[in-house]
Amino acid sequence: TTIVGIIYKHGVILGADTRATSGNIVSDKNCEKIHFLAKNMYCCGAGTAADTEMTTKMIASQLELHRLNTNRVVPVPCASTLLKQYLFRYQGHVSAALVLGGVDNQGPHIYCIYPHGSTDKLPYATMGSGSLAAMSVFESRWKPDMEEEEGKKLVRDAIAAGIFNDLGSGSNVDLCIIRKDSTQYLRNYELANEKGVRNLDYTYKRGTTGVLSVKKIAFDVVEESTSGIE
Ligand SMILES: C#CCCCC(=O)N[C@@H](Cc1ccccc1)C(=O)N[C@@H](CC(C)C)B(O)O
Repeated sequence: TTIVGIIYKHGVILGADTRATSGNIVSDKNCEKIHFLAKNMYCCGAGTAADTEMTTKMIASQLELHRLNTNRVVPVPCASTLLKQYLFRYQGHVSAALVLGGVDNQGPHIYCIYPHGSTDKLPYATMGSGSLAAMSVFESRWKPDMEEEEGKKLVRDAIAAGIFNDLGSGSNVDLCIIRKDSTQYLRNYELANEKGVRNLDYTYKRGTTGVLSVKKIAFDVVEESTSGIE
């Protein structure tokens, strides 16, 4: 997996590839790794698919209950706290490596949350097996206060670095743009590895392989008695 998040001029942009693996097998060529937590925050997940899916769904539920009880926009640090305390409680056995991103009354936030429960609050972050490829893009090109188009291109290029250089990542690019007043989840923003179309006929024409001659091989057919066989 390659998952990323950046802070830009108007909010945050999250990105993810869409490959799920089981050893050397690609078990899902177009899975979703950017999970809804609330209107103002989403969470990318790497690691065990079941753990990232279930953990984010559970915290999304707790955040909705919190929103209903407080009648307030839930702060992004709240989600970070709920996620890290849950993961810490299970001492790393819940293998969810997360990039949490959102916008609240304090502004934009990006958090890295590790399976053991530690967190880093950062202007840009990458996680998963393709995180090094993606981070090479961010370390060389991220700037403060980027415009939306250049932010989307940077996130797309960071995910593409993972897709094309990490075997654990592949297929397509998903994006999610979160601003103060709007959220855009762009599922399959780019189809980066569409299957080729076969245009030719791959069957061999008769006579392709030269046959020198056909020899008749006579068999001495011996009648085998089956009565003796137990
Ligand atoms: C069997 C099995 C694994 C089911 C799918 C599954 O969780 N794959 C994992 C890799 C993994 C993990 C733990 C045990 C085995 C295989 C995977 O593809 N993780 C990606 C993110 C998730 C959300 C799709 B990424 O981090 O590479």
